[in-house]
Amino acid sequence: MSLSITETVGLVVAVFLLIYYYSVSKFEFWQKRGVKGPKPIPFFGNFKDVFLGRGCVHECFEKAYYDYKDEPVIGLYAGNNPLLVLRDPDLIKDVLIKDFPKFAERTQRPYREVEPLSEHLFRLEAERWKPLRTRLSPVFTSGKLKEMFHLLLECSEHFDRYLEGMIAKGEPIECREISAKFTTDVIGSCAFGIEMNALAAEDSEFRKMGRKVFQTSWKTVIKDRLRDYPFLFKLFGRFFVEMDIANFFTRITKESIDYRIEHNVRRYDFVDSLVDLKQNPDKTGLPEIDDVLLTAQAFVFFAAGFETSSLTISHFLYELAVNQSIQEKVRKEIKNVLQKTNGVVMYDSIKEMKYLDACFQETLRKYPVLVWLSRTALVDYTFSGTKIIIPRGQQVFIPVYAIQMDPEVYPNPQVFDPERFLGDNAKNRHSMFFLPFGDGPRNCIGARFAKNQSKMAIITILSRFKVEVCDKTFKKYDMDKKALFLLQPTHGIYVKMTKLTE
Ligand code: HEM
Repeated sequence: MSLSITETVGLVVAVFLLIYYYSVSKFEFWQKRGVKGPKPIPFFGNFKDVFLGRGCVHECFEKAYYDYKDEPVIGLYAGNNPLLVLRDPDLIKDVLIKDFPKFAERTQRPYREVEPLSEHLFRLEAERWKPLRTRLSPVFTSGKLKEMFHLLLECSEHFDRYLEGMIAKGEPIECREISAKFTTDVIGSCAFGIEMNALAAEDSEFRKMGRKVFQTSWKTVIKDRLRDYPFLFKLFGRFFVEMDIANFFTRITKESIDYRIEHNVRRYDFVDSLVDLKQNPDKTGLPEIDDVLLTAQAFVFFAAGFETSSLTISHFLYELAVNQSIQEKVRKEIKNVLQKTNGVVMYDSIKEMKYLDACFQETLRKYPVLVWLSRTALVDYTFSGTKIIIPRGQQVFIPVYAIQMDPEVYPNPQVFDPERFLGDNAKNRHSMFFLPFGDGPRNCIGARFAKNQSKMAIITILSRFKVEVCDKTFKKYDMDKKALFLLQPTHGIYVKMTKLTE
């Protein structure tokens, strides 16, 4: 039976109207709850530029943040899906810390049948996250960091020699690549007990995989968008997943665990924690532990362990190249502290470098690697001091980049000024105005480790080399709009490095 033209047109119009009404069906959600926000448009909500590939999620949050300065929270719609942006620091604190059990999950759940490595700490639902986090937290206590410090020192010696070779070529240095090689080696040696040789080899397998994990493309954009629609993601997600990454990590993790068990090797590091989980599943409180779950943890520790720190080191080097007087001040502090230990960096030396710490914090203020944080309400929730009630399942977002670049919180936010983190300047600020590692029980598990490895890279470089801008240094930072929540530029971060003359 074929349809007449009139019937066909009628059907098309009916389908269009149906989709249209669906797309606007929840547009009164925030108004009914007394939450203000920008007017959404059919099909796109408030994220038209994101859907059309012209903007990124964090820009939408930022616009709402500045347009609704007097509101504690702002209601937005992604398509027809209502989501809430938190602005008031006290409410942010309630969500991240005080009422954490009611917000113990992020927004995207893992689907192992589509993405085998997605059941990791970052994505796991509260039930499996809690026992796993408890078992993996001891990997980076300060005692453990002290024990593994000699490994960090060893990597920094390799890094120093590698830099010397690079500098001898007389070409501009691409900070992202050199620091990613360093952090790949550090995480390999400290957490996995294996030499990844990213610095030694021209293109080690780990470095190749690392680069692939964070490469953005239209494929990754579509995958990220699909995740918001679990039904579609389960159907089509598999076409956008890089299976060679999953296969690589599955092989590496299995080999590492099997080797330790077979040879009875213990290094008290991350892989040992995985071995413990595998050998004592009944003690974990988890319903089931298998190799896929263990591999996912290895994957997130590797991925989060190298890229976030290498971006931070690169941003830090760029700011030091632009701000020569700050670079001199950091170098002077490094020299003064290391004088006491004959030039050798000790675990406690890093703690003594207060100005270096202020510069590190200012780097993460200006360049928070995760530009927003997310949580999902696990129960119906009333925000303290308001009449705003959100239902169970509501997604809430914390616009970290917008907060940390707000001139009312940080005057002249584009200026790199480490003094913001010294003395009373820092003490008098609300703690929720600085969230580069998140906060509360679900904050960054590797924060201490990240601080150590990033600072060690800077100490290694500044002790022997001068960093300056060059012709290839970017003039304007161009944020990669395809990245979902990571602050990464579309370009390299080039500087000139020369050997210091005593
Ligand atoms: C400068 C470097 C780093 C930055 C800026 C950073 C930032 C963050 C942020 C903002 C979060 C989310 C926190 C929240 O939602 O409250 C996070 C979570 C996480 N980070 Fe990091 N991170 C860094 C380095 C590392 C390292 C070195 C590791 C591991 C070796 C790591 C592993 C993780 C994991 C596993 C989570 C999920 C934690 C959970 O849900 O329990 N990160 N990180």
